Amino acid sequence: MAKKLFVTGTGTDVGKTYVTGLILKKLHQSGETAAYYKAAMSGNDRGPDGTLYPGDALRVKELSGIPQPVEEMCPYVYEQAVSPHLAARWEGRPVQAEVVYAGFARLCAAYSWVTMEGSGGILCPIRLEEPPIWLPDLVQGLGLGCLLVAEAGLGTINQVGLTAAYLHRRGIPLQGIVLNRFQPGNPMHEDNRALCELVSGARVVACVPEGAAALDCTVEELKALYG
Ligand SMILES: Nc1ncnc2c1ncn2[C@@H]1O[C@H](COP(=O)(O)OP(=O)(O)OP(=O)(O)O)[C@@H](O)[C@H]1O
Ligand SMILES: C[C@H](N)[C@H](N)CCCCCC(=O)O
Ligand SMILES: [Mg+2]
Repeated sequence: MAKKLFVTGTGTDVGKTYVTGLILKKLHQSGETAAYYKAAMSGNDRGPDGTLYPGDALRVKELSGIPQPVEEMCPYVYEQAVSPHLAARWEGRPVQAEVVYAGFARLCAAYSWVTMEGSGGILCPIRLEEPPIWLPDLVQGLGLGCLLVAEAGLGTINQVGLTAAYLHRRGIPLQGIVLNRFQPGNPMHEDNRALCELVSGARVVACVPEGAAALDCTVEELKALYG
């Protein structure tokens, strides 16, 4: 039975992909079979022949060294750098929940540790046409708990507190927090660490400096986040 985790963020560009890459690197280096998944990826580049490349999936592979084929990593890849619901509408390829669930189930049958990254923050629209799908619907449908990635700097207390409150309202377990772009010794970043724990009730499991090649926690601490 695979262990599963959803990686959300306080918003887009906070470092979900970067942190997920480092998580999978630690799992992979400890000899575990680890897989990456993202339901809907918008904002991707085309190659000279028109092929659309799934940017986050390629980045996770590069950061972690996992051998998982990129074709398994994301059922819906869009070019436009807008919310997935809008990219899907513009590109004429609406997300179907059953396709997302089937891709995830295949990974759970083949790997021991399956990590799914969100798009944007937790309140992200995936499809607004009938039947509408919001990201937390998929997280709940898959029965996942989540790890929250946040920036270490100014503004994070409010963002972490609001995200934690929303997750609580939706009944989605918050298993831990990772502070990204953390500056060790910066008194505000150190204080934010304590305040994020206070406003969320969850533990900060790792603090990731700019350019970090590894997480400052053990693989056992990471495994404890999965359910
Ligand atoms: N700790 C870090 N050190 C160096 N670069 C980082 C770090 N964290 C994030 N980045 C870079 O910042 C950019 C945004 O990060 P990332 O792609 O991980 O965000 P995201 O939350 O996954 O965004 P999205 O919502 O698009 O999935 C990327 O270019 C990434 O490589
Ligand atoms: C294109 C971008 N990098 C992300 N992949 C999608 C972010 C969706 C954010 C939606 C929102 O909260 O406004
Ligand atoms: Mg990402």
